[in-house]
Amino acid sequence: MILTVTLNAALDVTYGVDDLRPHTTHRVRTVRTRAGGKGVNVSRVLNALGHDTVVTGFVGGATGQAIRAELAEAGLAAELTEIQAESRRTVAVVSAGDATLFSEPGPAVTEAEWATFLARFTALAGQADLVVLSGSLPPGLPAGVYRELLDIVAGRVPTVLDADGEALRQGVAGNPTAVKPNAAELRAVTGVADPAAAARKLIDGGASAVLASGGPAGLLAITAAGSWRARPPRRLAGNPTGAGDACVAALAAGLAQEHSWPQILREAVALSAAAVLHPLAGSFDLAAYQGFLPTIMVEIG
Ligand SMILES: O=P(O)(O)OC[C@H]1O[C@](O)(CO)[C@@H](O)[C@H]1O
Repeated sequence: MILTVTLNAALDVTYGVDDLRPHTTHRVRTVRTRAGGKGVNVSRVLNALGHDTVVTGFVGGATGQAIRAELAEAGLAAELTEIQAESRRTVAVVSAGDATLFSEPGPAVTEAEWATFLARFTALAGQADLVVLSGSLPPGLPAGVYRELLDIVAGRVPTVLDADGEALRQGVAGNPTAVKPNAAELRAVTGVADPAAAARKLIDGGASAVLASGGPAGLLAITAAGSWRARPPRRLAGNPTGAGDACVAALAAGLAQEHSWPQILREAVALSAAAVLHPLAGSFDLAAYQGFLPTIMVEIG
């Protein structure tokens, strides 16, 4: 079972508009609502690929109920901790083949709620074959919480961390098997502009491998066994929200199945590209994924 942690779960609203122009009124053409947050999206993709997966994290209020209901409707197993404050929403506005994301900060989590979650996480992590920690932290939780969760897993099973800023910096010291920052996050957390040099800093800090995503520039894997690079099949128009989560899903699935790094990179690039072609974060175009897979070239780099 692959356990995904979404500490700041959301109800993701996706608006389709003709043309996004700041400071003007927009008539929304399509509205889609589903449970989100990065770990939820990772589980949704894993589930679609046929992997056994469980979502954990916090939900609260009416928005939390809507998140629970949609997860159940989607057939995703969830072990969620109820909190007093209201879960957040995000709004992705999709127009002209790209997306603009508005992400609410999320609900405050109290110390008592964190303690309840920790007990649940410890039990779930004991049954998991791999643990994914993904997304922003809700207000009230210190930046060291991913490190705390990684210390509970203590290297018993592979772990994947997708975070940014201080949560990533501190999380790396918990020795995750892999981290997946994008190029901007990597630069911000290390202060180093070159992605390969910045990734090596995270390895020196405790991560075993770094997958650095650069959007159209492709994906770079820096590991103890070597470094590889793969590019997307072509420039793709669609909804890139959630493409990073599809990449994390491929990384988690590949590690769980002990695939080689070049194979993981190929799957991650194909799955992220196929996710851009699907209108909703957390889903991907299966036919496009199968079509892209044999075309992705992996270079040593
Ligand atoms: O936790 P955050 O970093 O704020 O990201 C959450 C958001 O990102 C997405 O997961 C896309 O990656 C959305 O579904 C949305 O919920």
